[in-house]
Amino acid sequence: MSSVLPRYIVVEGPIGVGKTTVVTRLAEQYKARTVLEIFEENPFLANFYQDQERYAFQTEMFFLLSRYRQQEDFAQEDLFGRIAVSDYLFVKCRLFASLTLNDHELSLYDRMYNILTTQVPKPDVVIHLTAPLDVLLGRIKQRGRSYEQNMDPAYLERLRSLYNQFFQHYEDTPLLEVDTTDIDFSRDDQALTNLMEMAAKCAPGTSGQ
Ligand SMILES: Nc1ncnc2c1ncn2[C@@H]1O[C@H](COP(=O)(O)OP(=O)(O)O)[C@@H](O)[C@H]1O
Ligand SMILES: Nc1nc2c(ncn2[C@H]2C[C@H](O)[C@@H](COP(=O)(O)O)O2)c(=O)[nH]1
Repeated sequence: MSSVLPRYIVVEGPIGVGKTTVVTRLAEQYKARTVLEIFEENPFLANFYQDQERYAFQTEMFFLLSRYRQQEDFAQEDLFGRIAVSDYLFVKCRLFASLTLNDHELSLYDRMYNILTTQVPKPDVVIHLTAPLDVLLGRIKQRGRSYEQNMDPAYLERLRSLYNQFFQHYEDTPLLEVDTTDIDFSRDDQALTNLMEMAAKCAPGTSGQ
């Protein structure tokens, strides 16, 4: 590939759309380092899916602080080395919080979020992956994490439309929107190469490799 590659790429989108798959495959193909969210460490997540009202605040605070910590470490690494690819934008924390917290919890949460968000590195380009609800539900089922199997489709649909609305008004970085319904990045090498080329075109001015 001859075009100039972005140095820091973030892949975002709703649960099950294929973020981690794309990030892992890009990392293999371009020898990139990854910044992958560590949701397994969140001790509240399984309970959250059982009783959202009771466990939402702990769940969101845990995600917020652990992502902040991870971003802090990432910012201290050498950004001029390998390409970096991440499966989340920091604002993901706030999107979920707006969906799951009540007004009192959200106003307390925001006091912390507004302090932390200023310190987070900005990507060269964001890839927003999309898919219809039935495709997301199918992929979540196929992935087979036990605590996600009874996820309320209405919750996933609210999250999906929140991401769509958010990216409609997003101007912080160049943005590439990709409908993944009929593209399987886990198998299709050419689709992955095309994705990187489109990302590179979206993010002019980043240094070459
Ligand atoms: N484009 C795709 N087409 C078909 N299946 C996919 C696609 N992307 C991911 N998958 C599968 O869907 C499931 C969810 O993918 P994953 O990358 O874990 O999503 P996310 O990180 O967005 O939650 C996995 O089982 C994965 O193998
Ligand atoms: N309530 C929240 N749940 C979150 C958040 N970030 C991730 N998650 C959940 C959703 C999935 O069950 C799992 C992994 O997320 P993927 O999008 O990578 O599938 O963790 C959050 O901030 N709040």
